[in-house]
Amino acid sequence: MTRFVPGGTRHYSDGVSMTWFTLLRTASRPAAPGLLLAVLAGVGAAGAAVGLMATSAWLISRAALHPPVLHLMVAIVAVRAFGIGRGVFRYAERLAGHDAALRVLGRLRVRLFDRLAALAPAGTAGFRGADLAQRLAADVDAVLDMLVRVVLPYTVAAVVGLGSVLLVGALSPIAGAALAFGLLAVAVGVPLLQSAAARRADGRLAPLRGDLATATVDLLHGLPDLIAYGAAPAQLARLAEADTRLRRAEQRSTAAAGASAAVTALATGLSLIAGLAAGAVAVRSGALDGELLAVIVLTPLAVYESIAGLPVAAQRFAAARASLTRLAEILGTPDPVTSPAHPEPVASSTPVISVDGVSASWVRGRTAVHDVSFELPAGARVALVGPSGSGKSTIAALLVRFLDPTAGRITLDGTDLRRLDPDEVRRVVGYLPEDAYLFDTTISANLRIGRPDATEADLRAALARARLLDWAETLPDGLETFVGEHGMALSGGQRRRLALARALLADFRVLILDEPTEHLDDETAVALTRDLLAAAGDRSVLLITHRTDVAAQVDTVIDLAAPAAVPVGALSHRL
Ligand SMILES: Nc1ncnc2c1ncn2[C@@H]1O[C@H](COP(=O)(O)OP(=O)(O)OP(=O)(O)O)[C@@H](O)[C@H]1O
Repeated sequence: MTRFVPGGTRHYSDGVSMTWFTLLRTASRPAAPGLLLAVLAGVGAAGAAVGLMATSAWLISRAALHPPVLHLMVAIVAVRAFGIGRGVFRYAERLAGHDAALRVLGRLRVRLFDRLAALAPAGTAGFRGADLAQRLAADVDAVLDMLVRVVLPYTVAAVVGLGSVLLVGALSPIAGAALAFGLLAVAVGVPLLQSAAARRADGRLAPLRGDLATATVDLLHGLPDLIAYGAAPAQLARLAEADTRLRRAEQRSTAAAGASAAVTALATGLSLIAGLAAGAVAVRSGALDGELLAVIVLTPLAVYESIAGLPVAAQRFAAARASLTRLAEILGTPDPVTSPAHPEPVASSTPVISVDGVSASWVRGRTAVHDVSFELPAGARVALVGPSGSGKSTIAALLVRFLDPTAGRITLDGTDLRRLDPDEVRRVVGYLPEDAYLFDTTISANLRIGRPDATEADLRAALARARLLDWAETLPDGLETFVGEHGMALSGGQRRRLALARALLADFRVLILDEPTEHLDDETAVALTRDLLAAAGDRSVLLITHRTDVAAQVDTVIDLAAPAAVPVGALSHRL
């Protein structure tokens, strides 16, 4: 599916299975000029460091022979230029590299959130909440690691390494070969050895962090129940086990990094000794000018310094690749509902909704509703009743296109929902779920999610219709009172009514209310339903409820358990 990404001009093909590499490539493409600039600056910085070492080595050797100072002027100026250039280039590399990578990171975050918005709730059923948060918060930073700490140093090292081997090789082919061997050992051999030792550990760090986050959130959220049932020690043990697994993986990864640092130092030393021996033999045989011996011996030092971070980069690569794979899983999750390429327009008047022989499942192979048919005429009040688990909320999800039917069809004024844009459907059909989310902010801010441009009078009117205004006015801060995390500062009934007021404010033409009177006493429940149905005016209302006193107030009752339900105006019901 092609989706526009706010803040960028790229179009991505999300919803299609992808690898970490495809993800990195598509995400980095817009920042390619900045990354290229960073590579050039990096080559400049490392090249200046090598040039500084080579020229100063020659300058020291040459100066020891006391030549006229004029003969040294070019080298002296070159040493200064390389010295200053190294710092300037290094600064430019850091600036350009981080700027480009942070832009990629910002775009990727937006892309991931965009994807999650398209997937939720049916498409995210396969992910665990805390693990998903870990992917969005920590794994996404892997793109920065991958670009700044892996791709950039490796590219710079390849260019500078090749240049240095050619320079030293031109002076002494054997010394050049020794340098090439040492560089290959450090840049390729050591990372290979390291990945053989810690590949599993590095790749498992991100998933293990996800496990730990999930266990921690489970413990925090379920603490009162765990304590009440005496199950807290078992959950703590699960947390400790997740922590131990993560610590072991980190230890293995760190041990491999230490070993590879030692092997790097060894390979560097051996290659330097080989270069020194080759140079000394060449000077002795007269094939090499004596003052160039220092160049052969000291230049590789600067080269090795510039590639010293590669084993660590290789280690980061394994961890970053695992994190990017986890992000690719989110982006590659197929859409739970398909958006047509050319959606048909949705009328803004109250539509007739027909549910015709609909079956659906959240998880493949597990039917949630089977062969359900009914009609919701324009302006009708219909109650959907049935035992717990019979599929009432699933039907609501189908009506707002969180999910598509596996059989049958749902139409809006005769048009199949699948030919309409899901967002457009949700502009007309509103769903107030049983567990509507309240944000940790004020009453008014929670209400304005329903209609951002609502006036104070609109907010009060909506609260009054939900029978909450009298209570809100007794609060010292009125509508600016904070409701707490998940609305914890409110009672269960107040939470329901605030969510209801928000849905009323949004002014949907069709309102699906999932147990709106839950947590209310009988009298208030009946009164609220009466007010609600009156306030709905010419809009349609589908009331999901298990209360007979509430269901008695509507025109038609659709009972998902009893085919003999009262079908006033209903097409049919087969289950
Ligand atoms: N998000 C989901 N992911 C996976 N399965 C789901 C999801 N929501 C519902 N189901 C499954 O679909 C079936 C129908 O559930 P649904 O919530 O529609 O029933 P319900 O009649 O609304 O129940 P209740 O009255 O208890 O709210 C159940 O078997 C349930 O496990």
